[in-house]
Amino acid sequence: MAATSNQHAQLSDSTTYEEARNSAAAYLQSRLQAKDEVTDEAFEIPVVDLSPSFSSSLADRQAVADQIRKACTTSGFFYISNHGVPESARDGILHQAERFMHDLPLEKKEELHLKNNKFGLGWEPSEYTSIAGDREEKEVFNFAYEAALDRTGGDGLYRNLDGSTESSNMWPREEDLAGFYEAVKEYYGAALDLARHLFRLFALSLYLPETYFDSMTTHPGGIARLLYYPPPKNPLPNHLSNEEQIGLGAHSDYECFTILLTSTTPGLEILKPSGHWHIASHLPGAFIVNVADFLMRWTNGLYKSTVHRVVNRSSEPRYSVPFFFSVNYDTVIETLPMCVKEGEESTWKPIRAGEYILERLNATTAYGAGFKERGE
Ligand SMILES: O=C(O)CCC(=O)C(=O)O
Ligand SMILES: [Fe+2]
Repeated sequence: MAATSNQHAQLSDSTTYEEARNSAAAYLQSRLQAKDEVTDEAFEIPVVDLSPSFSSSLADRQAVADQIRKACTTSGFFYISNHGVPESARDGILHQAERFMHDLPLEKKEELHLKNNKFGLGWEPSEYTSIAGDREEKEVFNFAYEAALDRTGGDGLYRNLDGSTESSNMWPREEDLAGFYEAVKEYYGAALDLARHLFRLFALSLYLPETYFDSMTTHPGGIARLLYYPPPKNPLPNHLSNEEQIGLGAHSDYECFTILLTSTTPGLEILKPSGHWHIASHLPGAFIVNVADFLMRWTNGLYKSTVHRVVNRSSEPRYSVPFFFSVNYDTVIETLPMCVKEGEESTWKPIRAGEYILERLNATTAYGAGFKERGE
């Protein structure tokens, strides 16, 4: 049955932090090495129509899960259509991203600065964090799960990344940005429902009981970001590299999987097995979903947590809203026994979800010492 943290051996305090630091860096480097002898034949980002996944027939749901399995074992990315998140909620949050970036006065943003938050939540000005050492031209507003955003109401057990209980989100005041929280709530609630639905499909895709992950997502981690990538200051023709204006450096996502909403301006680039970049196109109405580190670790690498980055090569601004769906932060992520061959060991050690994410977030500040400690 579903594994929860209680069923696992205690981890020593440093196990997760060391794993997060060392294995993530090694993984990124191994992926980035050019491999020109490798072909990209199997690389595709399929569109998975989710309609049949809402059917009462298990066979229909399994058929969708099988498509997801194929995508996860090859590119690690897929689009989803007919996902049930209304257009009004999607347009609503993209509109709020635009308002936050352009209508909220700087002094109001400063009040929400993430240097005052232990978990990297709140506003980050351009170039403040860097995932891979680049100067990243992006402005961001980060927020995390809170029970008021969860249409189930949650189970009352949500804890921050470090296990603490005080409320950690920093919201703009209603009088400063009227309607902002309401629109976030409408989108987040729908995205969270979709994430829990998708997780059941992921379970089926691994031939696990459909409800395998349910008990791990009763108060789940779910950080989301509103991202703004300005157009390049010196736009270059498409065929030229424009790497001096990176929006977000090369990385894999930390959690189970990511549901990504974007405006029409492209910018997401996905690393192919050969080491070349695939520019993901915008598909109206669809989300992009990608496998992240926890699912890779659970499956001992069968599911690919594929490296990606963002470069805005257009003359238009780009907005996006990634939703990083995690399990309850106290869950220990330990490779599923069926994904390890007889007599072999998993590539990855067990880690505690919240600690792993916190360490990876901390590594994105200049000194890798945590947002709050960095100060200014
Ligand atoms: O903005 C995007 O399209 C992708 C963002 C992303 O990869 C991330 O925030 O991890
Ligand atoms: Fe990402």
